[in-house]
Amino acid sequence: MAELLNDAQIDEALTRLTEWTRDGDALSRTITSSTFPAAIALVDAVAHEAESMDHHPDIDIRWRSVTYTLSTHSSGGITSLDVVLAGAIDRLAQGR
Ligand SMILES: C[C@H](O)[C@H](O)[C@H]1CNC2=NC(N)=NC(=O)C2=N1
Repeated sequence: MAELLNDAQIDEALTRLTEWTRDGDALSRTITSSTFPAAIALVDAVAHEAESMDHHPDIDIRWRSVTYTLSTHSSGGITSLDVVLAGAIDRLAQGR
């Protein structure tokens, strides 16, 4: 099981993940795309990345704004898996 990060480690990660906020046991970011299909295309790209990591975000889709919420359920909080997935989502969002 992945190890939980402590508060200092999470704060340090957030200095690099500037679009993300901590909400208790999770990291979250809302990404607004130009159109609904573009938002769904990003969700699809994130789905493939998540599947390859075997680490899956909670996803809330509201028209063209999508909130990604990352937490390691099996560990009960934020782990390095969430930090890595957040960085991957940032990279996927950048190219579109
Ligand atoms: C069996 C499988 O590895 C687990 O169910 C994985 C799948 N994806 C997961 N995703 C997230 N975010 N947290 C988990 O604990 C988790 N567990």
